[in-house]
Amino acid sequence: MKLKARAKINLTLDVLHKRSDNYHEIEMIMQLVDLYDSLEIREGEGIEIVCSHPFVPTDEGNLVYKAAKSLQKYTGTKKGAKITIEKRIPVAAGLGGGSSDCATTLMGLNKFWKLNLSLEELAKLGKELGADVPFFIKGGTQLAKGIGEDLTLLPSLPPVWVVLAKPNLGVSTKEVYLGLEIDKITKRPNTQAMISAITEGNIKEVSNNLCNVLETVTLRRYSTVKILKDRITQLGACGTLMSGSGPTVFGLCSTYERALKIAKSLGTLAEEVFVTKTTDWSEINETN
Ligand SMILES: C[C@](O)(CO)[C@H](O)COP(=O)(O)OP(=O)(O)OC[C@H]1O[C@@H](n2ccc(N)nc2=O)[C@H](O)[C@@H]1O
Ligand SMILES: Nc1ncnc2c1ncn2[C@@H]1O[C@H](COP(=O)(O)OP(=O)(O)OP(=O)(O)O)[C@@H](O)[C@H]1O
Repeated sequence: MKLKARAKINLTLDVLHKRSDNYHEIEMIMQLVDLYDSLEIREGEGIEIVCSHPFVPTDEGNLVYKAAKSLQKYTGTKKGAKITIEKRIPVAAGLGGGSSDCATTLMGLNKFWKLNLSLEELAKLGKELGADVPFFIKGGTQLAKGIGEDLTLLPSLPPVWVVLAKPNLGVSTKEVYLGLEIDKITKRPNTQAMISAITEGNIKEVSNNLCNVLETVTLRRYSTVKILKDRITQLGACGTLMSGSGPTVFGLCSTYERALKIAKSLGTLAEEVFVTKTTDWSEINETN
C-alpha cells in the first residue's frame, strides 16, 4: 500500500494561555498543501521503519513507529508491518511532516490490518502522539482549538499557489512555545475575519489576514527568517507568513509563474524551496 502524507501551513495561529499540563491553549487555522512524504506499507514481522533521512529516527522515536505501536496496543492485533518513509517535507520546519506521517500511518494501517476503527478513534489515538496529528486525519482547511485537537472543518480554500521556503536551520517547537511572552503579544490574528475570507474564497482577504503570534519568538531569534519573509513579500507574493513554529516561510501567489519566479530568486536565503498548491484532499490517498 502506497500513501501520500501531505504537509500543512498555518494561515493563523493565536496562543491564548498556558495550560497546567505545559501545553498552550491555541486557536489556529490550518491548511493542507500538496507537498508530501511517500509512505509504503508492506507485510512484516513486528514493526520495522525504513527511512534514509539523516535527521529522522528509525527506532521507537519515529512517529510512524509510535502510530503502529499505538494501534497494536489499542486493538490487540498481533499483525506487523514494514513501513518505508520517503521524506520530501523538510524536517523540524513548521510544516507538520512527522505529524502527517503519523496520521497517515494510523489511517493506512487501519485499512492494511483491517481494524475498522472510526476516524474519531484514530484522531483520539493521534492526539496522544502529537497535537497536530488529528488535523491530518481529515486535512483540508480547519479551525483548531484546544492544543490543536478540537477541530472544525471549514469550507475549502480555492486552490492557491504556495511558495514554501525553509532557511538552513531547524527549530524546536517546544523551545518556541517556551520563549513566547503571551502578555507582550501586540498583534493577534482576527480568526473570524479569516474564516469569512475563506468562506468567500477571497484570497486577497486571506492574504491580508495571515498572522502567527509565534513569529514574535522565531523572527526575533533568527534574523534570516525575517529577511526571508520580507524578500518573499518584495518579490510579489499576495501574502507571507511563517508556518507553525517555523522556520519555514510561505508566500501565497495568484499565479504559478509568480510562485516560480519567487522560488528562483531566493538564492542562499533558503536551503529548500518548493512550489506547491493548497489542497482539500481529505481522504487517505492510496497511490497503488
Ligand atoms: C506549532 C504547531 O505546529 C502549529 O500547527 C503546533 O502547535 C505544534 O504541534 P506538534 O508539533 O504536533 O506538537 P507536539 O509534538 O504535541 O508538542 C511539541 C511541544 O510543543 C509545545 N506545545 C505544542 C502544542 C500546543 N498547543 N502547546 C504547546 O505548548 C509543548 O511544549 C510540546 O512539548
Ligand atoms: N516520520 C517523521 N518525520 C519527521 N520527523 C520525525 C518523524 N518521526 C519523528 N521525527 C522527529 O520529530 C522531529 C520534528 O519533526 P517534524 O518534521 O514533524 O517537525 P515540525 O515540522 O516542526 O512539526 P510541527 O509543524 O508539527 O511542529 C524531528 O526532529 C525528528 O527527529
